[in-house]
Amino acid sequence: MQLRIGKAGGRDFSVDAQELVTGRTCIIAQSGAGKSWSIAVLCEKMCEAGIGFCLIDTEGEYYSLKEKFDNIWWVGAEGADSECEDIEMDYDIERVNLKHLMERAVAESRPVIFDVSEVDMIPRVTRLVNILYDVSTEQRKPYLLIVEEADKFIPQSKDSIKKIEEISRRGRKRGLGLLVATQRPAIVTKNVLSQCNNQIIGKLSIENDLKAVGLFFSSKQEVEELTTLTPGDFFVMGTVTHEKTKMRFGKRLTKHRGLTPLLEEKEITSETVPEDEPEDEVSFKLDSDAAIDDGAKKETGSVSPAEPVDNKPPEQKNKKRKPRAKSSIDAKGGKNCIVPTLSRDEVLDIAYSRLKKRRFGIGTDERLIAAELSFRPVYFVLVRYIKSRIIRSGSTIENSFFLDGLTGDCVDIAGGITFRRCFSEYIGLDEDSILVLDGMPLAGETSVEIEARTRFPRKAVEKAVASLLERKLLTNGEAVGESGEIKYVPLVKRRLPALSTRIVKTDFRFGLPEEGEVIEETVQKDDVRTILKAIEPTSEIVEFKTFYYPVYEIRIAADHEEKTVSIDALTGKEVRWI
Ligand SMILES: Nc1ncnc2c1ncn2[C@@H]1O[C@H](COP(=O)(O)OP(=O)(O)OP(=O)(O)O)[C@@H](O)[C@H]1O
Repeated sequence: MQLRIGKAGGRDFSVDAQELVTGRTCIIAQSGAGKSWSIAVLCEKMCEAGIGFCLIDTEGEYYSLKEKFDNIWWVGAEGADSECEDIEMDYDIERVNLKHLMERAVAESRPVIFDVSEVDMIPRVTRLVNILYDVSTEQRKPYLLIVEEADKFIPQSKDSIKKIEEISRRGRKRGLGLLVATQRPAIVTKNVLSQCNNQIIGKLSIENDLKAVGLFFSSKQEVEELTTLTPGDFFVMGTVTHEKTKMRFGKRLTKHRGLTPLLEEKEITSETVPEDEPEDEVSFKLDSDAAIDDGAKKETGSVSPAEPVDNKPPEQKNKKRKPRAKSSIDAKGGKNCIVPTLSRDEVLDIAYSRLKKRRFGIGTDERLIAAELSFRPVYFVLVRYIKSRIIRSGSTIENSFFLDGLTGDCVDIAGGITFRRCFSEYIGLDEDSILVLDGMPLAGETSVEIEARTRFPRKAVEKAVASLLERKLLTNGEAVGESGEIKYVPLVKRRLPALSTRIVKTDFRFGLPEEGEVIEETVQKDDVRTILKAIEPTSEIVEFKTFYYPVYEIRIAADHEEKTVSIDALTGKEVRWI
C-alpha cells in the first residue's frame, strides 16, 4: 500500500505504508521547518488508510486531526480544551485504564493522540511505551508509535527511555514501528538514530546537527543543500521510497495547530460608531480608488516630474507585534481583520512560480526562506468640511479615505492594496511647519518670502524652518543675492493633496483570523487631524476607524542578499507603492 503524501518535481510522491508503519523512521528538521506539518500529513493519510498509530503529542497540537477523523482517541489531561467547540477529549490521561485502551487501539488499528502537553511527560510516556511494547508482543499487529520531540525522551544521556530504544531494535518483529521527530539530531541518542532505516530530513542550520545527519548523504553539497530548504521541503530516503527524493509535503486536510504567533483581538477604534451598529461588519461606502484628490494641487504646483519616484515603502518605524490573547473574543473586538482569501500554501505556490519564471532580481541562487501572514493597520477616515467655493456658503462636504496606519500614506484597496505617498512626510509636524513646507515653491523661499506668504510672525517662521531643517525636509539654505538672504528649498516627495468629495466603501469580510500577526498602528490620529486642518481649516474628523489588511511577507535570499516581498492575501498580487 502506498500513502500519497506530497509532491516531488511536480509529480505525486508516495511512501510505502508497510515500511513506514513497521519500520523505524526519523523526521529531522529545525524549528519551523515543517515537522509537525509532515507528521500530521502522514497521520491523515494513515487515518484514511485505516492504519493504527499512537502519537505522543508534546504540544497539544494534534487533536485537530479529529476534525475529520473522529475515530481517533484523544487522551489528555482533564479539562484540556480544544479551540474547536465540537472536538472533545476522549480519555483522561490520569484515570484511563491505559493497558485496556492500548489493547483495543492496537486490535482495532485505532489512532490515539497521547497528549502530554499538560502533564509530567516522562513518567506518562515511559508507562505508555512499556504497555504498548507488551501489547504488541501479544498481538503482533502493525501499529506505529510516533514520538514528537524525541530529544526529550531519548536524549544522548542516561535519561533516555530504554523501552523506546528497545522498540527501535526489536519492535519490527512485533509489528510495532517507530517514528521519531526532532529538531536536534545531535542530542538524540545514536542508539535510536542509527537504527532508523528511513530518514525524512528537512532544513537544518546548526553545524552539529548537519554533522549528525551527514552519514545519510553521499556528498558535502547534499548536506549543504539542507540549509537552503524551505518549510515543508524534505529529503526522503530509505525503505519507504525506492530512491532518495527531495519532496514537499502536501496540503493538510485538518487545521494546523502548530502555529503561530498569537493575535490579540482589537476593538474598532471609532468615536462615532453608534452603540447599536452591527457588530460583525465594518463597512465603508466605496466610490473610487483615489479618495483624496491627489491631482487637485494648490498654486505652488506638484513635485517636479523629473524627480525620481521612490517605490519603496517608507520605513516602518516602531513596528510592534501584538500577541494573540488566549482569552475569549468579546462581541466586537477581534472582528476588524479582513479575512484572507488565499492560504499560505497558495501564496507559496505563487512565490514559487515567480521564483521559477521572473525571479526576484537579487541573485542566481534565489530561494524562499520565510512566508508569514501579517495584518497591516489601515485607517478609515471620514472628514467633514465647509467649502464655500464649491457649494453655497456654509454647506458641509464629506470626504472619506484610507490611510496606512504605519506611515500615514494613502491606501487604495479596491482590487488589492496599493500605497501612495501622501501624508507620511508631514506626520508629526505642527500646523505652522506643514503650511510653511506645503506652500513653498519648488525653487525655494527666503524667510521673508515665507513670512509674506504665510503671514506668520518672524519668530513662528524661524521655529517652523528649524523644525523642518531638523527633519531634513528643507535644504540647509543658500545665501542669495546681494543681501545674502538664505533661501530654503523643499525636499518633500509629495505635496499634500486637497480634500475631495469622494467617499470610499468596502464590503470585506471581517473576522478573527486563525493565524498571522497583527501589526500595531503607529500613526497618531492627532497628527492626521493636524495635517487635515492645514489642508482645510474647517475640516473635522467625523470617523476614524482602524482595520487590518492581510499581507504575506515573503522573504527571499540569494547568496549575499535578502529581500522581502509583500503579497496581498486577497488578490495574490505584489503589494505596490506608487
Ligand atoms: N508542507 C507544507 N506546506 C505548506 N506550509 C508548510 C508546510 N510545512 C510547514 N509549513 C508551514 O511552516 C510552518 C511551520 O511548520 P511546523 O509547525 O510543522 O514546524 P515544526 O518543524 O514542527 O516546528 P517546531 O519544531 O518549532 O514545532 C507551519 O505553520 C506552516 O505554515
